[in-house]
Amino acid sequence: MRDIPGPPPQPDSGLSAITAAGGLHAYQLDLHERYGPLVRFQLPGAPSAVSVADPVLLEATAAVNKRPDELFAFLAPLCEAGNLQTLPADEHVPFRRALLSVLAGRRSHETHFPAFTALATELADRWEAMGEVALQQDLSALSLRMICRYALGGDLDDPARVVSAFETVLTVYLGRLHESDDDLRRAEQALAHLRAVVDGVLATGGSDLAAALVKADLTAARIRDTVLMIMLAAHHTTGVAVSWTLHLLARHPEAAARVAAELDDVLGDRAVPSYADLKRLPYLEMALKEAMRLYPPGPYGARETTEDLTLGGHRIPAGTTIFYPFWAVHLNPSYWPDPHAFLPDRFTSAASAGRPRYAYVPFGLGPRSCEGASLAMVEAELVLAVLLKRFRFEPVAGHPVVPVERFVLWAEDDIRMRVTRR
Ligand code: HEM
Repeated sequence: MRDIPGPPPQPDSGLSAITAAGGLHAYQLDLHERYGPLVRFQLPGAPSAVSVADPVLLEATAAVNKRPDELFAFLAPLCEAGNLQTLPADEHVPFRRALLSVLAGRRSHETHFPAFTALATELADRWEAMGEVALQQDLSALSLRMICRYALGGDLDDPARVVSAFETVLTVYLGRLHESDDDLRRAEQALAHLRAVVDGVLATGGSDLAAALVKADLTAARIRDTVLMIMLAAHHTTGVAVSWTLHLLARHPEAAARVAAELDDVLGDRAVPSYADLKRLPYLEMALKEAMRLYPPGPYGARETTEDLTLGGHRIPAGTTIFYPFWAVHLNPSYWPDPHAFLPDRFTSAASAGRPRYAYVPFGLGPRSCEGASLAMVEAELVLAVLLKRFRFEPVAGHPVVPVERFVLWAEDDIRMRVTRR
């Protein structure tokens, strides 16, 4: 490890260097610019870490099937049957297979499409009456409603209570915002409510996802944990992906005009797309992909080597944390000329030919990559199509949009837009 380039170790585990750089992303960009594509560095919570920003080197790590326990310990309170993010490989493989059998299935996407469309239309109706909107807040809530519908089935007694209980659990447990024992008790009650709802769904076989998990023979507690983890993994990510796309389109009128023209061409007078229409909206899809390149909702990943690995001619011992700076990978100028420019045409087949597979990793890579990737694309494209068919978006003047790394890549004080019918 000592032969790998990197900054000299600091007594505070590298914390002050990250703060001084202005956050982990800025620190990663600087490290890779100074020391190259493979960097040894100090990551709080990891005794020994390297960061990999080159797609060819990433490929050499793609088979590693373990996440470091300590870095993901913050998710443990959501799980009764072991932290799902850090399951050992032998338990994870069948678990992933069960998830993919539903989440990646075209039939399942098509079945839920009408319900997703109704929820997106409901939001568009509300926005039309408002005029000025906060994208992240409303689009994350929409994604949460969609994933509740998907993971829990359609007939919840009180969906609003589920959404609010989930938000309480997130802020208090994951945001660590409990200022008092009362807060903590409230979060525990909310979590108990969510677990009871999932049990109710399981008892009536109320969702495809729950049925697939039962079929895979997982324990009741593991199934409950999984449904909750899916709800967590699915909603802020998809909500911010749509928000950043709208943000970028509003600042690039020619690209927005091309999306609008494509929607008019494919949908004609219809306000919403059918499932089959999504395939006929390639420019919309490229705009979404380009937005996730510039603002990847999940900007980082991590693995832990379980045996020695050779990377770029260096020996990486077992037990090393491999840090994935997905965001910095997306800005690597060797593969993305003029990396900060918003250019959806980077994703035409001609422009993509010859680019290494892992130059673009918004959903991660390998056996721990996102199982919800294809569902997320369907949801995000649908929501964008509904909103961009109906509205023109203009940034609210005097409202800066500042990206912050807070579990997902978020805009600090949301993204405010004026929406008008086009
Ligand atoms: C635009 C939306 C989304 C983005 C950008 C995103 C991104 C990611 C990323 C970067 C990871 C970590 C991958 C790695 O470590 O290599 C991940 C993991 C995961 N995501 Fe997503 N995700 C999105 C939506 C979803 C949705 C809709 C679902 C489920 C319905 C989902 C379920 C999961 C799960 C279960 C994991 C853990 C994977 C595992 O450990 O096996 N995600 N996601």
